[in-house]
Amino acid sequence: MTKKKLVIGTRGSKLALWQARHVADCLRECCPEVVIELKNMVTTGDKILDVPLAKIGGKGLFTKELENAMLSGGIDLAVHSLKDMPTELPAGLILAAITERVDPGDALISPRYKTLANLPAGARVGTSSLRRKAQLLKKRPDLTIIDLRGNLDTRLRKLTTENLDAIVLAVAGLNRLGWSEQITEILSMDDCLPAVGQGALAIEARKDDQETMAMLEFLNHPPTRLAVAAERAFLKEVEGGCQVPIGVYGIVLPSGNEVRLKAVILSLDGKEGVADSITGPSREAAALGCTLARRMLAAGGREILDKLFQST
Ligand SMILES: NCc1[nH]cc(CCC(=O)O)c1CC(=O)O
Repeated sequence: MTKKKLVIGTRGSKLALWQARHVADCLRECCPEVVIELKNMVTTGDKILDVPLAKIGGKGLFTKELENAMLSGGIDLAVHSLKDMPTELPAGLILAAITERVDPGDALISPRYKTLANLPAGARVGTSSLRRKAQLLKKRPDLTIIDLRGNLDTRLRKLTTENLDAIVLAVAGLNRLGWSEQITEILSMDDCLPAVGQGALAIEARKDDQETMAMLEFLNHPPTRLAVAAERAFLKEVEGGCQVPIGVYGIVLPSGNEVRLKAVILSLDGKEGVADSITGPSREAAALGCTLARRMLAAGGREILDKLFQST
């Protein structure tokens, strides 16, 4: 049995719309007889634009309204950037598919200076992410980090209007919106590990909606799913409730049988930190994430995060 119609819920930002349209196109190609509809929705995260993300706290800022619509049957599925998804979903919902990850990295956009190494002392760099801030400061303690909120297009605009020397954004988002040529440097993974799930799309559906789930299965990319299972298990284990300055990157090794996970936990100023990695069997991906997190928390990560939570 397949449904005659699927309603996809999406946020209204350019990136969210691109992602939802992309999934809609894939579905139309795969099931031409099914009507695919998009429904625009506004989330709390879209409404509060003047407060740094790290200060709003609260989980699922960009997902809750979509999830409520799914639970009440107003939409059949929601498309999200996986990186915006909390590690625990509301009861009754699941990640029906995780798409193949594209470039997971972070990009520097600096029309004037081009690269991180080339930025002058004290340069003003915009980012709203504690993860990027801490890793940038670790490499370049002299930089002035400016909090930058808003959609991708707003942030790009602020590069000029706020007189910034550089901004850092996800490569995946820039590529999706056709803005790849703005990138002046892709940051090395040695300097900046990505956010959990960066570069992959998550398609959320109701657990009891077998028809929709079956129709979405073709979008699922098993190696990405394994890699992000390790990353999300890591995040779940360290999570203290608010946004934390951690970078994590998991890959399935070419053999297909092993997952490697690298991570950092940093203080906000980048001065203190723990870095580690782990490799193990793919079928234990989630357990590997957990083990690595516990090891890093015990090696000083816990102390760093406790200090951070006290100060915010
Ligand atoms: N937090 C916003 C957000 N959510 C997903 C992406 C980019 C796409 C992706 O990582 O998959 C972005 C923009 C950014 O961080 O620069």
